[in-house]
Amino acid sequence: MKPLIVENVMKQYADKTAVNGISFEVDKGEIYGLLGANGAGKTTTMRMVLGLIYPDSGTIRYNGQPYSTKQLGLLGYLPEERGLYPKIRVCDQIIYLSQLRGMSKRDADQNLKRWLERFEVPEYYGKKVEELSKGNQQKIQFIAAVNHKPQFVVLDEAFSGLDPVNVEVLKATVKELRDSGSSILFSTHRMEHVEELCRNITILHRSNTVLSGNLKELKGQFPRERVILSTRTEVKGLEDISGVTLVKNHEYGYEIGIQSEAVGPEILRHALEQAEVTRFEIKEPTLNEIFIKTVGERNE
Ligand SMILES: Nc1ncnc2c1ncn2[C@@H]1O[C@H](COP(=O)(O)OP(=O)(O)OP(=O)(O)O)[C@@H](O)[C@H]1O
Repeated sequence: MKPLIVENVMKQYADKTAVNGISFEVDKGEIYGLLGANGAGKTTTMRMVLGLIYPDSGTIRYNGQPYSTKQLGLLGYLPEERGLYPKIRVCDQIIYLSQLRGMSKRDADQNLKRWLERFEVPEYYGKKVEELSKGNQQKIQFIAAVNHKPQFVVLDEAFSGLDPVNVEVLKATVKELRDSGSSILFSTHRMEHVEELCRNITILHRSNTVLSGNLKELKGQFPRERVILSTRTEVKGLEDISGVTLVKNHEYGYEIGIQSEAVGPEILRHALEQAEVTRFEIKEPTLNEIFIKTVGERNE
């Protein structure tokens, strides 16, 4: 049995259904992607998983048990709207928050020092949050979510507002959490992060699940409609090949839209007649393309 099981949960606000019967399961040592356009129901789902609000119907089980305050120490949350106290010192608030989740003061202090070392900012220990830059406040917010060693971690837009170097630093720590056995529910609008981190995903649209499952398998269900072609010299007339929908020139060569996979070999033949081919690939769709296709079609 998977440690986190969400089964057919529903949540209504007045006459608005925010989440309409969604289900998914997160394994130990897994980062699960929860995706959807604005207002799709992600935050509501995450708040239910955290026990901050209760589902109107459906169940959520943590190691087979329903939510109770006993689960509090098992849960960690990085909210989208960050919420640290600006005037309070980093050490005071992180230790306090960890204690609220059942950790001893000594352990909380030790863990905090370890995390600050991990992020190479031990000097932040005694600083007020308002003295730190926005990106560095976010590292502290991340520590607040994980310092008490939760088994279930909910990360809402964990990397927003970070520079590329810090995105990599935080991404590496999320992978470490996963490898240490945590079950992580991960929400973002950045599809490339999902591609890198998540094995399974659910895409929500207007409160409902529209796509769910193993990311690799889902990709296999969508047609491959893009060719990457690199050649030593220019290739003319690609756009005239029947079934070619688009030709874009890039630094590395050509990106070619195709109606179906069967057009691929014709493009290769055409290119070989004119030039030496150094790369030819019929690409599987990106998650970004799948997302736009799935959600876009529903909008229509
Ligand atoms: N407290 C509330 N009262 C009334 N309606 C709410 C409340 N919270 C959320 N909703 C509505 O429920 C729906 C789902 O909202 P939710 O915040 O879960 O979406 P989301 O997927 O997290 O969106 P975003 O990507 O913009 O953060 C929206 O239509 C929203 O307006």
